[in-house]
Amino acid sequence: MEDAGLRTWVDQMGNVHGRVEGPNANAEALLLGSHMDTVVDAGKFDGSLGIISAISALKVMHDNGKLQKLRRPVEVIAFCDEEGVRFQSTFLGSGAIAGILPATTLEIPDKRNATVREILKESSIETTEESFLQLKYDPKSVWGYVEVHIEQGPVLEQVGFPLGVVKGIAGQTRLKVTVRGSQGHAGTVPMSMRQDPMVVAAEQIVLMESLCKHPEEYLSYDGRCSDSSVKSLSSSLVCTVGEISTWPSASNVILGQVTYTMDIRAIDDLGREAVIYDLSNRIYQICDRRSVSCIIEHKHNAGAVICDSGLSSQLKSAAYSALKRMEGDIQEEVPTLMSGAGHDAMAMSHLTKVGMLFVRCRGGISHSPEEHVLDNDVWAAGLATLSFLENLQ
Ligand SMILES: NC(=O)N[C@H](N)C(=O)O
Ligand SMILES: [Mn+2]
Ligand SMILES: [Mn+2]
Repeated sequence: MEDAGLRTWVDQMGNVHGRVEGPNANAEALLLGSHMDTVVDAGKFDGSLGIISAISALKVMHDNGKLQKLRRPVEVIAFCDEEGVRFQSTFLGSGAIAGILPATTLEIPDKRNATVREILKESSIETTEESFLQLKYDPKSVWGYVEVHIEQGPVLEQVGFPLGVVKGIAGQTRLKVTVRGSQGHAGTVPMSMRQDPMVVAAEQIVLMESLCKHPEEYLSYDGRCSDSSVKSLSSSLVCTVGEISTWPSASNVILGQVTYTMDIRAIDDLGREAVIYDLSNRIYQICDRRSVSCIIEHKHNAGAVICDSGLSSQLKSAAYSALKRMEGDIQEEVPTLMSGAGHDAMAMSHLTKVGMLFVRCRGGISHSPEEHVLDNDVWAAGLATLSFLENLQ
């Protein structure tokens, strides 16, 4: 960032900022960025590509003298925690900037009961509730937020296009389900007398899969969801159990407790809420029938986001000019697509208008070491960011 001529600082949540005021320091700023954190066993493009694209475009402008001609201040933010894997939270960095997180966020514990505040302190960042709340940007000081990110899906590769403009981002809910049964000896308790939470969790997870594959067969609509919601739900609804933990985890002991996560997403918020309502009821019914106890905690909820049409059309033109600079004239229309993955833009949409540019990734694979982006597509992402900045209103 400093190499690109930006003023840099690290804030009280560990977000890394680089900013250039330009000649109109009082104008509303354009924010660019993405997240520095990754999931476990991740690829190297998820998040980081957006940060590098922004910095490299500004470095080009620094080197060719255009940086000081920008119409408005431009700030790159590398967000500290978007995935939310460690604290089952998500958007900790962008949420603090957008002002959508309570100060109690600092007390959220990780699996080892170390809180956000303690982890920040380990990185010599002393954060208080007051300094945390002061991270919120004034909406009047921000013009918009743009994020470049790998698609993490197969569409751009299928249509043979390196870049795409994001129409909107699916809403998401993260649940934590805890099932408590009767712990016992694996060798002595007859099957008919068991209250085994592992078997209950297994039945609930299989039910979740079939409900999410065929919601129309399960959801008893009370008129809250129109037919179109059901159709859009079926095409976009995805549910994942990504984590499961057991106690006491010994091979000759009938478990006392099983805890698992549920990640539920859909383009239609009403439909997603209807799924969660219906699925929760069915989970409780299974527990009642099997005489075990069940707790469902809502750990995270983010509504679907529609990207700003003005930013999207500027990103579309920027993608065109990038590809023209690389390949000469192009005939096809720059694709627009929905995002099933969540992004910092969801949090930033509470602060300002947002736009996103997707970059093709091999096989649509992400959240895996197999994640890969062609060099030319990385180049296209940087050129598109540069073109967006050169034509900044
Ligand atoms: N908050 C999130 O949604 N994080 C990731 N980007 C995800 O899609 O899971
Ligand atoms: Mn991710
Ligand atoms: Mn990401």
